[in-house]
Amino acid sequence: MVASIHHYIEGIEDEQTGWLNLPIETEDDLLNSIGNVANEIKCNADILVVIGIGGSFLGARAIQDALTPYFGQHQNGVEVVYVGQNMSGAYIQQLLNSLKFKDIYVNVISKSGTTLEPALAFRVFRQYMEKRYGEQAKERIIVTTDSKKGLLRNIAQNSGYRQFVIPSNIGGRFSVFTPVGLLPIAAAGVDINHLIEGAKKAAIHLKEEKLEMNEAYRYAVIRHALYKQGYQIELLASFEPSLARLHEWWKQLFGESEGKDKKGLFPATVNYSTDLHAIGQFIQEGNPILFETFLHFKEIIDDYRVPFDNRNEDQLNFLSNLSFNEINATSKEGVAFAHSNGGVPVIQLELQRLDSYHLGYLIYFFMKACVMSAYLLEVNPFDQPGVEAYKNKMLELLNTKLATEQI
Ligand SMILES: O=P(O)(O)OC[C@H]1O[C@](O)(CO)[C@@H](O)[C@@H]1O
Repeated sequence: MVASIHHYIEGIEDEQTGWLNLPIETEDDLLNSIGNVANEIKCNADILVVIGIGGSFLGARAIQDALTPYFGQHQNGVEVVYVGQNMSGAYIQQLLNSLKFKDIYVNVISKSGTTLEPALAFRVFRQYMEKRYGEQAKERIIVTTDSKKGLLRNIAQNSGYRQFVIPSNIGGRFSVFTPVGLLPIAAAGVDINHLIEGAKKAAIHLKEEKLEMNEAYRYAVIRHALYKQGYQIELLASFEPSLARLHEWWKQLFGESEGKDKKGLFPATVNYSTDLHAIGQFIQEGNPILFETFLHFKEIIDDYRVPFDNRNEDQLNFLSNLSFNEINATSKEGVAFAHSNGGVPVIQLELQRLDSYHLGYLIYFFMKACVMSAYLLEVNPFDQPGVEAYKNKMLELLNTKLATEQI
């Protein structure tokens, strides 16, 4: 089964599989031109405002959060803020307020060019930029959209905005290695060359047909077997808070790719140890509907040693030879043991270091695994008909509301 799906995936000259060889085929010219625009932004702006939703923002946000400092910004980057992922008037108003004394660039990202949330945000920011920068506004607005069609593409061409393209054969949730993800994270200070190097390594490794040699397929097969045994939820669990947004990206990838025809594992996520003190009880002893996938990076760039304290009033001196990361890693072992002993199946994904190379590898790994997993379920990984249902209903309601108000 896996072998025949493998040949199918590798062989389809499909409109949706452009991402498969993208890291291998990405040319230095593209990376350089993204790097040049990112440098221009760093020189001329305090903040890059990124407009996009779903696959047009989650990957960039995930990588930015994972690889830039918890506090303050990366020494090689500008502050990157996001808008167009919700319809909160408070969010957009407060963001505009916060920009008053800052110089900004805008990167609007939408494959279709018609998604309501980013389209509305771009309407606001386009006017804002024109008011603030006049003729210069068009130098500060960068559009990332489909290479062949769409409203946003027309707007960019009519107004003379610079454009980066999303290849037509790459869907939103598979687009993080295109300029969709690369421009925002390059501006944030992330090394995009290493990210693509990692993804390229994965693209080569994970071309292997044999299950024993292909970690992505093994992960897909194991989660599929658990689904077949009746498990309904996969809980992705990490031990570094900076990975919370990566979880969001993973949720969209698996949720939109697999959740159709009344099938699919529900993708949920937890961040440990925080969530052990909130949802840990349920996981250990509640309704046995879930299994866990632990995501662990062995090396985290910064660490802090527990200080020795002569008073030892808190009785923690027994830990004073350890660092926080060492304690965190031990807690991972403890949780994995306790949960699997309690009957919760645990899959472990382990990577050497939390850096752009390994993150590139991991993201590609998840994409390849997801496609194998969806085909094992016999669903099409590349469409999302259910999302269209919500969009259509919302537009219908908005039109009815306006018509009623006009009477
Ligand atoms: O890039 P676009 O076309 O604005 O789409 C944004 C997101 O909206 C969806 O189409 C539906 O949620 C996602 O698949 C996509 O990532």
